[in-house]
Amino acid sequence: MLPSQALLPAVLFALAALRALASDTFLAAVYEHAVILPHATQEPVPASDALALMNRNMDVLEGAIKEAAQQGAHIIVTPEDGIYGWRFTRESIYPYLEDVPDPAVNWIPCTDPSRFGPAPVQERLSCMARNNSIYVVANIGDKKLCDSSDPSCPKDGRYQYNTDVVFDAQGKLVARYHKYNLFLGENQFNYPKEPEAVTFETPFGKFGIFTCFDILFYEPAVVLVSKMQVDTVLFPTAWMNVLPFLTAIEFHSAWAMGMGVNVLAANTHNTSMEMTGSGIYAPTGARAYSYNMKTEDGHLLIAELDAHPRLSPASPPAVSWNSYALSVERFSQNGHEFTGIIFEDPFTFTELTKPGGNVTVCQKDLCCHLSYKMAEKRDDEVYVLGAFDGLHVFEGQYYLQICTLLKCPSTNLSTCGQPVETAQTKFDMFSLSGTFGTSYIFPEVLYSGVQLAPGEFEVLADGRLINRNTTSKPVLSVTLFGRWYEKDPPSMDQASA
Ligand SMILES: CC(C)(CO)[C@@H](O)C(=O)NCCC(=O)NCCS
Repeated sequence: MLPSQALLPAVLFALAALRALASDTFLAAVYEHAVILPHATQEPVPASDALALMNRNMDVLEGAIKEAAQQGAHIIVTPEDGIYGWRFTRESIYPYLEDVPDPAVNWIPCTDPSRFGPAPVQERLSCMARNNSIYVVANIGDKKLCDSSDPSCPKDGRYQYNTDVVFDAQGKLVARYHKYNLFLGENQFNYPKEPEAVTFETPFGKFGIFTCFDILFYEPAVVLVSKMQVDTVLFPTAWMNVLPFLTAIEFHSAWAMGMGVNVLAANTHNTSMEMTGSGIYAPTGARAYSYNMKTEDGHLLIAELDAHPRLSPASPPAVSWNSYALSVERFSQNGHEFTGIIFEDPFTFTELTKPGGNVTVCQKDLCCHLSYKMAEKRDDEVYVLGAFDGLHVFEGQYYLQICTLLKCPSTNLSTCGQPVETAQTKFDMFSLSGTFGTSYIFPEVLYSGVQLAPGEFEVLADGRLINRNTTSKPVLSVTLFGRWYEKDPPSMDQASA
């Protein structure tokens, strides 16, 4: 008998076990919360005022947690800054902070509230998790006292961290994560000395966690997926939408697809700051999402996800992102290239003058190929193919390689790249690819009205982003958003921060 035949029963058993694993699902919830903000003040308020404000926010979160639990959700994510808001100084946020211990101490704040000094916020979050038997993910402020024996101790004698916490269904603190990539203006917080890759295991998969601006960088976001092999990412955020590539629903769903993991993204809701867009994203597309610039209320989303999306039969194959684009000759270049600015970056554009065809546009080492067919070529709408290969330097520095098909706001080509929210042209076909130097590519398809296109597009193993059928709605943009982490400037020097 051949050894392979002898192994057959074991192989079949392993496959059956994998299939059993892969069919495991769980119910996830995210809550987009319209944060009740404190009055803007430079002076610290009394601790009792700070707690009262946080309790008003937690009253609202508690309603969402109860509702999610009632509907059977196993875990709920709430937004960054969801309990106290933003626009603080270092001093004025102090009364909102609590000492958050290392989860290794095995602490259930609900049953042992004063073990580490006063912690009313952690106590209440823990009790909400415990009383409703649901994992609760929240974003709070952690304070760590220090003194001159620590040479990097801040002058005011404490570190302050933007912190995610997770309580399990018994109310135990199981994860604590300090935001590593602080956004501009978060001067109330310190950078942690090292990036933390925080994970925890559950009966429904391995989880990782990071916050908001972290999603654009290698540490710890990519490490959690590539090295720690998490199944699902928990993502509290206070995301300010920027069209055409960085609206919350668009980029966060693209990250889930590009990285091949689930992402539970809970955004704050504040339309005057362009903050809206939360979702439950699987690698194959959004399972639920919301984007609402019309009203000021919060919104609960619940959807089912695969516990182990990497093993699921529907999970995307390993993609070689540049293999198609490197294998073809340049399509026609019509010689009418022009430069347009997207979010401060100079793109090379070429207009799609015909109802369909094949077009190439290049910038530096990046050539983008597009095959397309519009359902109808309208006189009153202009689409372009664009390429950008360079360091983005506005509101943070990060190296991008981007290929994009997008609608211009008007027929005047000088407007191309500026934000536009509506379109009328559907596409019978598109196929977009690029000669990327990085394998971190996030595929985005955005429809008119800032809507996602779950199930309507896919990425082939050779790196082409294609539609499945005629798009069900008019197209705003189709984008391969590439991040070339190795070309980023040296990471923010923590000592100087
Ligand atoms: C989309 C982006 C990156 C463009 O510069 C920007 O608009 C954005 O939402 N940044 C992340 C926001 C963040 O970390 N918020 C927490 C403190 S308010």
